[in-house]
Amino acid sequence: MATGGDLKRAIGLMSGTSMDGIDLAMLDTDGDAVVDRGASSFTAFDADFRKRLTAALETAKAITEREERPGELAEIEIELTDRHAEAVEAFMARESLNRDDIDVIGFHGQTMLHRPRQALTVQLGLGARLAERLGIDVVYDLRARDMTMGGQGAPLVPAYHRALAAGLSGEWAELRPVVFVNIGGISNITYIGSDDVLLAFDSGPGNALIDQWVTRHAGVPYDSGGAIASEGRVLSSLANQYLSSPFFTAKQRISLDRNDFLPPEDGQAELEDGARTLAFVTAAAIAKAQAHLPEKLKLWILTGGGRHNRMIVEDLTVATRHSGQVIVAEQAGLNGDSMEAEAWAWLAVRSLRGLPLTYPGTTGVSEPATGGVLARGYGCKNA
Ligand SMILES: Nc1ncnc2c1ncn2[C@@H]1O[C@H](COP(=O)(O)OP(=O)(O)OP(=O)(O)O)[C@@H](O)[C@H]1O
Ligand SMILES: CC(=O)N[C@H]1[C@@H]2OC[C@@H](O2)[C@@H](O)[C@@H]1O[C@H](C)C(=O)O
Repeated sequence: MATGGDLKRAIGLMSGTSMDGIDLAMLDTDGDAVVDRGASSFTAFDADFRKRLTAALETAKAITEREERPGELAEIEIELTDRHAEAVEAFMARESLNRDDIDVIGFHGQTMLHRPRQALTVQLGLGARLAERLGIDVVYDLRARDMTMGGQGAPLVPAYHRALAAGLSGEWAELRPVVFVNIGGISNITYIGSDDVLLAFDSGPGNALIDQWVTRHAGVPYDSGGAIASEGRVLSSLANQYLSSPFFTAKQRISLDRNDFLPPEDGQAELEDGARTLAFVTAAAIAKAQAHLPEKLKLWILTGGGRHNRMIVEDLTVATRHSGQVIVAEQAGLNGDSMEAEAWAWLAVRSLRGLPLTYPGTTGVSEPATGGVLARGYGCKNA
């Protein structure tokens, strides 16, 4: 290990609800205030694997116990794990690292099913297989314990957002309250108040609907830059259909499953209008989150792939024009593509230290809760 004291060098692996591929990030951290961000990488899933993962989401609907792997799920879980191993191996070769340089890997896996009301969350990913192949300790299954203690099992990144906020410098350092908005497949927000209070919840659809819409109608995996949306107009009745969902009016926000919101039916919109309307819905849903926050915001930091869709960013900037400035993560010196993977590295170190991953204000868990399962890397220096 190149780090000293309580610092650990960790790699985080995130394959999120967009199912676009594997984000990887390296951190030197104590799992607390010290966060020294390192290199990162992205390994895209090919179109065929994305298709198989999408089909697997349907099969996964039959799961009632989290260990069940009906149909093709067992085979996909092995392949997914091996793809993560290959992503790590390629990264380590690129960065001239060997296994003794890495203390721990935080492994998210692929969410197949998330039903917080039933305390059921299923991430595909074999932590022990990954640890054995790489010869590095792996912390995985970080959501489940939170659920056994009354939490939603998501979102988990907020505690990391707070650690990043504490390290902001220059003009952003003093701006509170600040919100981090992660626009991934689903969007989630983290609020850090002027008194450092931490609140978080899923805010609604992110890119998953847009991705499904443009895949089906234009044969492309996502709306690059929001170019398709920029040619369309917002269909207000379609937008209202989404925005009148009980999800937004419920007293308690629940964490979302990828299938809680579905793309428009064929015939409800032309390609461009559909993409434009869905971008608007994503931004409007994020803006709605303000109603659940105790103080007026000073700063919005956008992270996740949706910050590249300029229609989402424009709509959000308009919708929040009276409540603070909207910036992308890079303007604050952060990396909006690797932030979730960084979080998984940080959370893995916290897990090793038995520190809380989630809080009553982030997942609704009954008390601050640690989590994660440790798989030892065969032959690793810690074994
Ligand atoms: N250049 C781009 N223009 C527009 N959208 C983009 C661009 N690049 C990525 N995206 C969108 O971002 C998505 C990936 O975002 P990200 O990696 O943050 O999601 P994720 O980690 O899978 O999701 P989650 O946070 O829900 O787990 C892609 O599926 C795509 O919709
Ligand atoms: C169950 C699950 O995988 N939830 C994801 C999903 O994608 C975004 C949002 O919904 C968030 O709640 C969570 O991921 C992020 C990384 C989190 O836990 O913070």
